[in-house]
Amino acid sequence: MVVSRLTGSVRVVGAGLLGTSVALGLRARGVDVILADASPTHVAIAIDLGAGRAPLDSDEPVLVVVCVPPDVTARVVAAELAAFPDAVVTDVASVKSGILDELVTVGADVSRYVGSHPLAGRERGGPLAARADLFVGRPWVVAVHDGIGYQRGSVVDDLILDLGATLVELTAEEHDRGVALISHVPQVVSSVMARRFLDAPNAALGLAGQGVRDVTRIAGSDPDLWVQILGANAAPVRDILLAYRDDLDRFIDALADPTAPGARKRVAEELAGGNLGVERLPGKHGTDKRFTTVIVMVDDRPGQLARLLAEIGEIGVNLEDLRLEHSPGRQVGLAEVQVLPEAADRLTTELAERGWRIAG
Ligand SMILES: NC(=O)c1ccc[n+]([C@@H]2O[C@H](COP(=O)([O-])OP(=O)(O)OC[C@H]3O[C@@H](n4cnc5c(N)ncnc54)[C@H](O)[C@@H]3O)[C@@H](O)[C@H]2O)c1
Ligand SMILES: O=C(O)C(=O)C[C@]1(C(=O)O)C=C[C@@H](O)C=C1
Repeated sequence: MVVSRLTGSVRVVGAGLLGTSVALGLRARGVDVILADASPTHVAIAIDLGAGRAPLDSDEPVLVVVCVPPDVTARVVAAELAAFPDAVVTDVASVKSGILDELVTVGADVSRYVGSHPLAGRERGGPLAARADLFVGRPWVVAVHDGIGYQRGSVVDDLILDLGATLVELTAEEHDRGVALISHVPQVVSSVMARRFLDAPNAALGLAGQGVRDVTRIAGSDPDLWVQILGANAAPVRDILLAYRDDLDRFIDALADPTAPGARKRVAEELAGGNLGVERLPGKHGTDKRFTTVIVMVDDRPGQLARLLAEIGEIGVNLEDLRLEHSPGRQVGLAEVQVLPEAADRLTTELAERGWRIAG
């Protein structure tokens, strides 16, 4: 059994995507996990998945992790602080300032509360979407505040490190401004873009490749959750959207007469600005990019992908990640296989020798 930093039981309230993922990750380290949820079905599914056990009257958790929708988070945190007077309580809600303010207003014991937020998730909710490795390598913000000391709060650091995430300390305000830019506005832009597809001809949609899928994956997110997130972080999100409107206006102006003197330069400058921006994202074209991508063409026939994965195993190369690009009606899919840079050349050569077509 893998050793954990955490000692003692951890109670997870909210056995949806986030809660069940936290619970599965902790169970993999041998931690005793107690599961609670307003939905008995979600608790039952999470228990069936091996994410933990039902609560007992004798439970004395060292840590409570509240993983419920943002609009009920403060209320649930306050109830957990009251029910477990020796436990530290954290939550994982996507917006932080309002929750701390609400807890202070209702007089909750914030000397045992520190909010947090893993920057990891999926567009689907519920326990069945959970993954034990959801947080591995992802940033996890601890929203530090003056009401709790470092030693008391260190059990939350242990949780984050046990789940393989990277701890980042920010104030609640710094966090909320940051996620407006890197999470909340991208959600709005993705939704607005995908909305354009509603009245598009099928023939146009059939041309969809990976670019549009990258930009619109999160358009499939849960509107109930995002109404709450955007409402709770409205001011910073709005500021960025106003700047974004100016960006779009410059593009629109430049394209009004694309052959006019200077118009091409203006369009090129806008695009070059995007090149520079994306290079600033850690792990994207930057110096800490960890894996090399080998793109393999896979015939759209039963068993081909399984054969590819089996042969990569036979070659003895570890598959770090896999992404599939496949459009309905096409005869070939592209498997983007991520491997350690030092293994990429050998994998490419040996796959080609075995008859696979390498697309990049
Ligand atoms: N979805 C993401 O990608 C993501 C990523 C990071 C953080 N978060 C945050 O995590 C939290 C949970 O999101 P999720 O995606 O896991 O949602 P989810 O819908 O998958 O799970 C929420 C769970 O909370 C339960 N619940 C609702 N009200 C409750 C209450 N009053 N008491 C007890 N249980 C209650 C629901 O039954 C459900 O099982 C949210 O605050 C969200 O902002 C989400
Ligand atoms: O990758 C996704 O599907 C997500 O929705 C993850 C994402 C994000 O924007 O990074 C979304 C909201 C959460 O608060 C944290 C993570």
